[in-house]
Amino acid sequence: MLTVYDCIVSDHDLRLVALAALVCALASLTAVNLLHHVRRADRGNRASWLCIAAASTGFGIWATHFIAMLAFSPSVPTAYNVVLTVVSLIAAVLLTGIGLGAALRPGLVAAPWIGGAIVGGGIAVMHYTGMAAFEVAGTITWNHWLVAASIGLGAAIGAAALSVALDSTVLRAKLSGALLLTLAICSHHFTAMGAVAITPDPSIALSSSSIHAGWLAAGVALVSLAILLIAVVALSLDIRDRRRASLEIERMRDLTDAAVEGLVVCAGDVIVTVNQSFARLTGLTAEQIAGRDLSEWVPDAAKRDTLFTFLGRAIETELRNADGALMPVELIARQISYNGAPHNVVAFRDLRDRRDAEAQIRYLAHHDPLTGLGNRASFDHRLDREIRFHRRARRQLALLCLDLDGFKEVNDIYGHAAGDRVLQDIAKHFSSVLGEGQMLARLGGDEFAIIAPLVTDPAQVGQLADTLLKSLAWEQDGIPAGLVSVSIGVALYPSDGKDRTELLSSADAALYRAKTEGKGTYRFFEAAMGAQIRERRSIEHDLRGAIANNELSLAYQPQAQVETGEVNGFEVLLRWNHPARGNVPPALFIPIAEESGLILKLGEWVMREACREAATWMRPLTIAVNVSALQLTSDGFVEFIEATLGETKLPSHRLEIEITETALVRDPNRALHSLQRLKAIGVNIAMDDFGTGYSSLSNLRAFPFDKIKIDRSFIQAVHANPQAAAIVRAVLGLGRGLGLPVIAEGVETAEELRFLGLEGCAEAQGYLFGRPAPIKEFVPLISANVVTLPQPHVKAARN
Ligand SMILES: Nc1nc2c(ncn2[C@@H]2O[C@H](COP(=O)(O)O[C@H]3[C@@H](O)[C@H](n4cnc5c(=O)[nH]c(N)nc54)O[C@@H]3COP(=O)(O)O)[C@@H](O)[C@H]2O)c(=O)[nH]1
Repeated sequence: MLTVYDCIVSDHDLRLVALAALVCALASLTAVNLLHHVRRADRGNRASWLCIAAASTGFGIWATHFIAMLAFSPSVPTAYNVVLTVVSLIAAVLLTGIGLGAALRPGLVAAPWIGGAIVGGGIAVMHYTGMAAFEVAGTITWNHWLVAASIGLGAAIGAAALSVALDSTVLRAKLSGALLLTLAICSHHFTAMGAVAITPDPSIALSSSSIHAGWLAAGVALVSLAILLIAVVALSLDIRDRRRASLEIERMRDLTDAAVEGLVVCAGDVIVTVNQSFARLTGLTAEQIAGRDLSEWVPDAAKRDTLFTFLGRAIETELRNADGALMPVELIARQISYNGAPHNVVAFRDLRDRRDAEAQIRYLAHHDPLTGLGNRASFDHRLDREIRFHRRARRQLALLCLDLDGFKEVNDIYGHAAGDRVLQDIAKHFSSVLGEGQMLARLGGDEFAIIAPLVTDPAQVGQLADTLLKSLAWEQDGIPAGLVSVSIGVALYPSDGKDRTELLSSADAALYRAKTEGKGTYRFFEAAMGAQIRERRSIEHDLRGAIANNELSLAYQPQAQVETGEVNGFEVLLRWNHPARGNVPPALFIPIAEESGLILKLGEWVMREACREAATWMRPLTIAVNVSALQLTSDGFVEFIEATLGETKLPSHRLEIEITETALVRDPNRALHSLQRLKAIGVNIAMDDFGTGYSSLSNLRAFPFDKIKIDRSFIQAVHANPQAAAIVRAVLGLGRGLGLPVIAEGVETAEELRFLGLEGCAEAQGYLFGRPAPIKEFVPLISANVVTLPQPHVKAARN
């Protein structure tokens, strides 16, 4: 060390040494900056920038060496061999280029160390080649230990220099790297110079081809100038890169702040930076979080380990916020390069909404959203479980099926919102009377069911049913008490069914019986009820094939003038001749067709056949066709009538549709719309069965009726029941008041006809004029000549 010190202090011009150190520092800083630039450059430009970096570093090392050599004054003549001087420069450029390239080799952790060592080796090769170019009038002897030390120092410090320089893009790292590289060059040079001992020998002459130190100084000055220029370029590049990088960071920050997910950049477990979303999740500011440990927010250590071990894998855990509250989150970690160094970025997704939605979905899967009661799925599940339990325990279980009566009317008259409130109220009322362990569920629409476990005596269930019936005696929102009642069917396990399906079917059969026997009541299942249900299903099944199997036909019943007996038209009535059952009464199959929706298909068939038939008649008689509520409110009904009239060429004024009052309350707005459109195309509309339904005067005024049809039950009672006679008189008076003709149906006797004539009823229909029969039996009535039906008593009675 002393030798090296002596060498610098006594053999060198210290001003030039300082200059060499300055050039060296400048070259080193340029090298480090360019090295970073090479690392950032895209593939295409990388090689060019590496060459520039190699040239500037090589030149810098070379210039440092030769300025330092100029500073060296061994007191004997000196000169430099041109070829070897150039070779030393080439060696410096080449080897530093290789070293810098190696330092940037991707995927190799030790690359900066290896590259730095190569650069250090390059410094040594350059130095000793340069020393070989050094001619002196004397002999040079070397201290081999110092030679080895110089090589070792250059390589070791060079390796450390590149490792530090490439560790980060921050200025400090770059400056430290440049300083170490300066140290590598200088320590190598002066240690190597310390190894030199020159013994003057005047007999040794300098070769004539060698260049004088003055020329060398000029060359070195040029090289230094070049380094200076390259340094300026490198610096401006660095400034540009930094500006770009900071803009990029700003952009990234804006972007991450805009992200919905919380983002955290970690160095190990320490948080370096976070975005606004994460700050919001924790309830702190980004500044308060930076520098703290991730474990403060993700307390589950095992989950943290998994997160960083399996990068890219989503992990569900909990985040602790500033208040200590835990919230469910999903985390994914990835490795990124942040500030030039590898970091982990962790994305935090708030799972609270998802968990709420999942809970909501789970709730909806098992509950009825309107009433909050269990739904069919949870009811089925519970019933299965209870049946299994009662089978093992050999106990009895009751199943109650409940169906509201009059609920459709509530919907029709008061609207669906009122209907919903009624259902909610009813659910509350029913729930309030349930005993422990009993379950109430809404199976859909106005259907409810109750499971009553551990029944010891069926009378208990009867009491429960009674309480349920009474619980509906309430008034709500102007809906009168009694408008809605409930019918209940009860089945017992195991006697009425061994499994859920059987038990439900038995309770349904009992419910059907309760409905048909007056509503607002309850019935226990009896074996015979099952047969009834099966019978209905069988009729429905056979009815589906009735049109295709040609089992349907139409019967026609004349409608005549009361005064004259002249036939005005016919009512058409559907007949079903079942291959096994024979003639099935419409009163039996029409309600089944209405309940099952089959009436749509049947009704179309009746309408087409009736219009086709009527269009063939010689007399322009009317044809009255019954239309159910479902048909009237079905999509495309008016279009269908128009098309049928068009196809059959029946003039619209000859078609009359008969609508019952209940068909209007099903969907009054839609019914009115259809009737107005039918009326507009000339179809006549009769109100059927008047007196049996709501008999509402407002309906008569609100809907565009052309005729009122008094129900046959009143006509047949006019002589036995003064009230019936009064009703018939009232309806006839109503018709007169509203300017609507009235037709009386079910006229069977001359007395009834006489009564109607006396009361001023214009038209009648009934067995007296003719029973419903195939049209061929009425051929004279539909032929050209006017035929009157028997009505002798009317005028006689008048007179
Ligand atoms: N939607 C449709 N409904 C239809 C159709 N065809 C029939 N029906 C309805 O079925 C109910 C029963 O009909 P039906 O058994 O045919 O009874 C009708 C007549 O036979 C019966 N009637 C006629 N005159 C008399 C009589 O003097 N005495 C007596 N006891 N019964 C008589 O009345 C029924 C006609 O009723 P109405 O329709 O109210 O005029 C019945 O409700 C039919 O409407 C169809 O195609 N579509």
